Amino acid sequence: MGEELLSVKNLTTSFKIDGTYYPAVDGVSLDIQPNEVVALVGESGSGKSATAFSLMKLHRNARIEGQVDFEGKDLLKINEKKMNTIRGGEMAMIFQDPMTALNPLMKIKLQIMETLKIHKTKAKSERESYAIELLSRVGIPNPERVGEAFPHELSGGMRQRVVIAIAIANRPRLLIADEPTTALDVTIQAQILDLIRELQEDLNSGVLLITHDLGVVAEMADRVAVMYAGQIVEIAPVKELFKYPKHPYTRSLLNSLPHEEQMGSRLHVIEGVVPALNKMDRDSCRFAPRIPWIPAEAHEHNPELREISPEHYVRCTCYKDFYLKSDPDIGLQVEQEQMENGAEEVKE
Ligand SMILES: Nc1ncnc2c1ncn2[C@@H]1O[C@H](COP(=O)(O)OP(=O)(O)OP(=O)(O)O)[C@@H](O)[C@H]1O
Repeated sequence: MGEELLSVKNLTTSFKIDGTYYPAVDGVSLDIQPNEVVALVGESGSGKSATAFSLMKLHRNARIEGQVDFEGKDLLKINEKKMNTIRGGEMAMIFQDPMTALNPLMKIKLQIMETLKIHKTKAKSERESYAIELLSRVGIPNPERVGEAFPHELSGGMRQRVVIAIAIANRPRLLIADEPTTALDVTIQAQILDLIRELQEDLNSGVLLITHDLGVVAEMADRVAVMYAGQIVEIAPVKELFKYPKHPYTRSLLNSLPHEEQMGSRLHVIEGVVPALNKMDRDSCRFAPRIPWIPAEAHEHNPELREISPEHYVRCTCYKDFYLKSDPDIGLQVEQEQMENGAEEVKE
């Protein structure tokens, strides 16, 4: 691998519940290279946003441990003053809901000029024209007029473009996009994703793209990290992951996508939910309770991420025994084998 832009090691972010800290991000290690888009995927509650917020040091009441090396600095060791210069500068974030990221009482143009001022990116005399240029760059028609507007006067898609303009204003080396298109219509989604990709290539920056949408991942990512119950359970280059998914969770997620050949049949549903932080068995395979048809012996104790082919890492050996319950042929075959094995045991 080349020179890392971001290198996260054993990141553990814990929240207090009834007086005890429980990790929501549990030993996450992840690298991002310049010009690379890494997608972080997983269901709601798997710890994606908690990871992003930890990288940006935006949590108020969390205990954060591990190492977050960004361009040679461990962000977990630097003070808040220094972090303020990095946040919104070399490292920027696009949030899920543009309305919460914007100041409702401030004109758009002034909000962009403010970030240019804080990070000393442009001289005072240049800030206004550069703010308008940025609005035009993110595809906002009539940028002078939009610059004079307040956030509530714009559509959701336009607001997200403004948020992106603010995020790229200081030419960040790393962009963290947390579900950047969830709040938008499908047609606008594609435009916003194209825009992020275009700007990322232009700035040669790394992107951590958080999403639960595997269609977006296929479109955008170079590598994919699949997260479940606070841990990365599989990480691989995007083509490899879609072609040879291994972890039962990854395979279940991929199988819940509509395929042409499944037209008319029911989609696979992953039964159950991600366990609550204080109700989780942390010593075994965390996905085991959701695939009860796989024998307990198939799971490892304290499974670790293991490289199974170049750049492809999987946690827990249970992937070797896993079959999708919705795959009746394999299911029947395995059931048959289990019955035969059971019958032999009885015979002995
Ligand atoms: N501030 C907090 N205090 C306590 N628990 C929290 C806090 N933030 C997140 N959690 C818990 O941490 C776990 C991970 O949440 P997180 O929001 O990171 O998941 P996510 O994968 O980003 O989900 P979503 O897609 O819904 O945003 C969940 O169990 C959540 O309830």
